[in-house]
Parts: sequence; C-alpha cells; structure tokens
Amino acid sequence: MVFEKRKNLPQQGFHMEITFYKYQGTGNDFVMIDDRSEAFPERDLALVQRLCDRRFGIGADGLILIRNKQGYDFEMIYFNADGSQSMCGNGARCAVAFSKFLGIIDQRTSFWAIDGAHDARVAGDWVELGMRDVLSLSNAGVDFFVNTGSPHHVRYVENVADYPVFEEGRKIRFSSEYAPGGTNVNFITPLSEDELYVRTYERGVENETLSCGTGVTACALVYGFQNQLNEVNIKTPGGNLRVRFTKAADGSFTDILLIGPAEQVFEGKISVQ
Ligand SMILES: N[C@@H](CCC[C@H](N)C(=O)O)C(=O)O
Repeated sequence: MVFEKRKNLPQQGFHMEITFYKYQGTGNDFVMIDDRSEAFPERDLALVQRLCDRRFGIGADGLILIRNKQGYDFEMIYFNADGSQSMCGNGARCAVAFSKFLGIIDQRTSFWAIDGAHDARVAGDWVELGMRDVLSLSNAGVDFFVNTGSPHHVRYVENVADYPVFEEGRKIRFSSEYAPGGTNVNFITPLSEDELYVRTYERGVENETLSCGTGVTACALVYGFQNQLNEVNIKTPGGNLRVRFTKAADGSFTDILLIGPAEQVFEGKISVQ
C-alpha cells in the first residue's frame, strides 16, 4: 500500500512502523493499537485520519489506542475516523477482546475511557460491556435524545430498512439544535415487542455505520422506557446486539449492559512517513 506523502509531517524525517490489529463489532470496525509504550503521536490527527482512510490507509470507522492507566487494567483512547474523540461502545467491546488477546486481562476487567470507568466480561466471542449510568432521556421535538457516553438523537420511522439514513441523518447531525458538537442519529423500527431494527448515521465518520454501540444502547433505553422493558434485542445491518438495564424510579437508567460479538479480523504492519 503506497501512501501519498503526508503534508503536515510532525517533524522532518518522520517515519513510523505501526503494528496494528483490525477488529470489528457487528460491522463497526476499528484499527486497534497496543500503545502501552505511548509511542503513537495521538495529537497527529492527520495520521489518525490517514490510518482510517479506506483507500489511502488501513480503513476503519475509528482508531483505538490501548494504554496503561493507574488503578485500571487499561485505558482505551478512541478516535472517530475524522480524528474527533468520544466514547465508543462497539469499540470498547473490541478493546476488551483485544486486551484479553494481549494477555492484559482474563475474563473480567475494569478499564478507563473518555466517559469514565467501565466494567466488562468476556464470554467466548461476545463481550458484556457495562455502560455508564444515564440520568434521563430527553424529548427532541417528536423524537428523543440521550447521551450514552456519546450523544444520540433517536427517531422512530415506518420502515428503517428503506429509510434515507445518510440524507436525513446528516440534516439532524448538522442542525443548529446540536451545534457546535453535533450528534449521532439513530432511526428505529420495532420488529416485535422486545426487538428493534436500528440504523445509525455516525458523527465523526460522517456516514452510516453498520452499527453503533452507544447508539443501540440509546435506542434500547428509549424503547424500553416506553414499553416497560429492561432488555431489548437490537438488529443492525452489521449484526445483532442486546441491551439490558435497570430503570430507576427517578427516570435514570443503571446497570446498563451492551452485549455483543467482538472479533479480530487481521493483524498488520504499516509504515508511515
Ligand atoms: N461507533 C461508536 C460511536 C463512536 C462515537 C460517535 N461516532 C461519536 O462521535 O459520538 C459506538 O459504537 O458507540
């Protein structure tokens, strides 16, 4: 793979060989790097963008650095493909699987992410990820908004399979209501009393992704709240996930678990200059 000469080199003579692992969680895919040596120049967002580029780089929805963190098994630093940072539910499940692969953890872990501490459990190819508590859902016109570690707008639509997710998602993502940071946008259609079909336009990828973990969590909380459920099965274009939670009397949500597969797809080396 030949790179164009990177224009904004951090310093002359910059050259780096990176060993990476490609992971995917229900089609949400990530470049995963064991960066416990802290060698990766995380402020070089052009490098992050290049590595996530599906033509000039490895290609991914996001990039994740695994680093040491006092008091925790590891820290996960997540970048969207455009270099912006947020919490990533599918990425966190993949980070847990990767940390088991590296021998950092066994079956259970407590790790740090941008939104705070998370517990998780590895169950075969699946990972059960503890999400941060959610204090409340909000109305957004006739739709809903909830922050599950990253911001999510949730809209019910008649048939999400045929819905123009990219066009309608961009309108909401860039609308003045969400300026300046924007939001992720999820469109949902119930398939049965405890199952949803969810498609997501993702901020920072600026496209529909095959699934979004914090997004399906947001959708499950909205649907669960309206239908007195504490477990919702989610179908996405990238695969199936499950969300469990406890709804407290004050309207908050605790004990939230995002459950789904996390798979290592390939290992590689890439030379960047
Ligand atoms: N795909 C992720 C969400 C990543 C962050 C999101 N794009 C944002 O910028 O808020 C997930 O699985 O949660």
